[in-house]
Amino acid sequence: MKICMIGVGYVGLVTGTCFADKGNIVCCIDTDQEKIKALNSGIIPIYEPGLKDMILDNKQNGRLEFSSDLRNSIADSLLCFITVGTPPNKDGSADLSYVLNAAREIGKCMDNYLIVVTKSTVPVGTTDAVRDMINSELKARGKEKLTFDVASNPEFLKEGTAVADFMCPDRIVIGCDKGPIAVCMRELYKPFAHSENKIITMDIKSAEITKYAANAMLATRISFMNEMAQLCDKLGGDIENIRRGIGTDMRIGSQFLCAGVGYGGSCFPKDVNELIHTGQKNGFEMAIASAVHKVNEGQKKYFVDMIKKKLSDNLQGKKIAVWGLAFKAQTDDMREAPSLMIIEELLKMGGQIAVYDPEAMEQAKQALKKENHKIEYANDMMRAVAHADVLVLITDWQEFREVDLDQLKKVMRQPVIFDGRNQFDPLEMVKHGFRYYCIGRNCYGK
Ligand SMILES: NC(=O)c1ccc[n+]([C@@H]2O[C@H](COP(=O)([O-])OP(=O)(O)OC[C@H]3O[C@@H](n4cnc5c(N)ncnc54)[C@H](O)[C@@H]3O)[C@@H](O)[C@H]2O)c1
Ligand SMILES: O=c1ccn([C@@H]2O[C@H](COP(=O)(O)OP(=O)(O)O[C@H]3O[C@H](CO)[C@@H](O)[C@H](O)[C@H]3O)[C@@H](O)[C@H]2O)c(=O)[nH]1
Repeated sequence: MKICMIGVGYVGLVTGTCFADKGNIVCCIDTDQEKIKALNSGIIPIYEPGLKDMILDNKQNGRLEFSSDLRNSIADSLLCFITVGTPPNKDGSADLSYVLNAAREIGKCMDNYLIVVTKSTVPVGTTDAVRDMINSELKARGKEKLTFDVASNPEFLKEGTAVADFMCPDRIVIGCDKGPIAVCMRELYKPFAHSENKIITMDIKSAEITKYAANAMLATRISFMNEMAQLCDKLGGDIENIRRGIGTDMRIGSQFLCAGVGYGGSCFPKDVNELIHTGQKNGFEMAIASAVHKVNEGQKKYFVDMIKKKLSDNLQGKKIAVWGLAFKAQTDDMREAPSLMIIEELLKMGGQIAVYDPEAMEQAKQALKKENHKIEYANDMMRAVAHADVLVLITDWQEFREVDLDQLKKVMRQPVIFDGRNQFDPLEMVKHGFRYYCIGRNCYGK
């Protein structure tokens, strides 16, 4: 099939490339000319394992191209996916201006039948608004007879494993209101589905809500475990034991039960907040989503307070090493990364901060722009921690887990670690002579 993707971010780039890899002809459009120029010269704007080779390969085979020319791209496309951002407004609602602008652009330049698919995460009713926007643009051009259809196809990929998630998804959700559209979408997704019942078709509104329900459910599990972790620290349990103890119950399942510094990223925080906002707008309290958000904000503060308490609130003259800046491992994405708030608080306490992340250094420099004169960006993890009085681990990169503990102790001025991701065994750390603090397993003594 011939496909146009509007918006070449994490989702558009991965989706477009994977569609191309299965034999479709894909044109990816973005308003960011620099991005398109970079992609056309083989420079990939994001770090996502496995993506670069796939892009280069499909580009070379003529199945994938990057352009800013929407008119040309949709002229002979059957499907047009909207994959632009839906960032949060100040009141927590999703900013739909990019989605609606994309719809406006489609209406302005389409001249043939098209199936327009919203893949961006959008509040219920947005796909209908996309339809209305295209209709009104067609009307303005006197082309109201031109036919098109809309569908909703929310995306569930995770950053860091985006290609694998897309190539082998748990399920594919398709919201549409016409049989032939469902048939066409099923055909497109057949090579990814591996079994027929992985494709779930439903009405458009349900598909839109399914996306928010999935993210809110996953965020709920994390906040629940973070709350349990705080209880463990108070009463003397070990959250890792609790995790194993409940995760083996098939009804609960073992994933997304890791306590830590709270969830971040471009999705969970914004989507939980959008749900809360949708409730408010409709006179309905989303009590669970509100609690999930509140616990998550509290969790970042809990970690900072732990550091403050253990170090008597004073970091003057101390060197603090920070390992991990991205919101999770295997990505360079700094959007809503817990490290941002934690670093700001550490700076307020007067510490000299040296940071290191395997992939997110450049993005972090942008995100921490105002504080950069106070931050040392180290070239590797051992340089960050050299002569440090404290190490704060925020992102769970594998290379941090694999550090030689004896060497780590040798290079630090004082062997004090605050582990926001429970990456080490507390008993092992004590054996190696560290003062080791973590989340929900501070029962082992220091
Ligand atoms: N990032 C993820 O892991 C993920 C996963 C699932 C769903 N989502 C959802 O997918 C959507 C996109 O997320 P993302 O992280 O890929 O966004 P992103 O910010 O990385 O990329 C969006 C891109 O769209 C471009 N754009 C904006 N308006 C445009 C227009 N009118 N025409 C052409 N290009 C335009 C921007 O320049 C940008 O390159 C969001 O709704 C998000 O919630 C994201
Ligand atoms: O047990 C866990 C699992 C995750 N996290 C944190 O939760 C956040 C989100 O992680 P993850 O879900 O792995 O990354 P995302 O790339 O944000 O993916 C989520 O958001 C996407 C955008 O909507 C969805 O498509 C995915 O299905 C959904 O998992 C990160 O800060 C993680 O560190 C935890 O604290 N504990």
